[in-house]
Amino acid sequence: MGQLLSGILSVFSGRKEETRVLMVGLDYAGKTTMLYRLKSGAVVTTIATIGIGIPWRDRASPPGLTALSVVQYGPVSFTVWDVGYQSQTLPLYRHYYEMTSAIMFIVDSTDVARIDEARNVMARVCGDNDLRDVAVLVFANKQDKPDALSADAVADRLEVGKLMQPVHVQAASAVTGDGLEEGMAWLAAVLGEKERAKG
Ligand SMILES: Nc1nc2c(ncn2[C@@H]2O[C@H](COP(=O)(O)OP(=O)(O)OP(=O)(O)O)[C@@H](O)[C@H]2O)c(=O)[nH]1
Ligand SMILES: [Mg+2]
Repeated sequence: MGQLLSGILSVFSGRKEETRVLMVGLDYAGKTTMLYRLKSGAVVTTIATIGIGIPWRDRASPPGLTALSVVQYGPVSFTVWDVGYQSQTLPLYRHYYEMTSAIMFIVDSTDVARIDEARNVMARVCGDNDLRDVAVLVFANKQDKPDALSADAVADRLEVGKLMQPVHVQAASAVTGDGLEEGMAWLAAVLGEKERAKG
């Protein structure tokens, strides 16, 4: 527990603003695999892995929080929340929306049978007024598999054009690491742009 707390303090101290990223996607999409790959792959460097079920401010963590981890990409430090997906806990996601700067939506590009369900979850999350100013990075994951839909096809099926947020659909594989750097670069650029616009 002491270690856990010092981990939290080392991450939050000396930082004016935290870049919070909420990782969303259906079960089996590859969220946790992606988080580990982002943390340990050559593309990005981990500062700290904090743990499970951390309270955010004075709130208790809603059920389904699986992992929280800090990922450094260039000058940008992302605190990525990997929340488990269960349709009945979808309304609880809003507990994470406060101060969230980006949504990372992970899609299993081979799971054509559930892509409409994925679209509905994304539309519901991104339709929340608290998230109207976030950036949305979609990883069309599992591109290493031969039956994967292309990123363009995933973008089509998810109807990303209907979202009000800036969105980028990135072909990726959490297993090979392909596409991760490109996706994070897009996110860092968009968030950097927003910072500059704020002054
Ligand atoms: N081939 C391939 N398999 C992947 C990829 N990403 C994830 N997987 C596999 O897909 C399965 C599910 O991955 P998880 O990372 O556990 O999925 P999740 O989104 O965290 O699922 P929940 O925690 O249930 O919400 C695992 O067997 C992974 O190894 C990928 O890019 N390519
Ligand atoms: Mg998981």
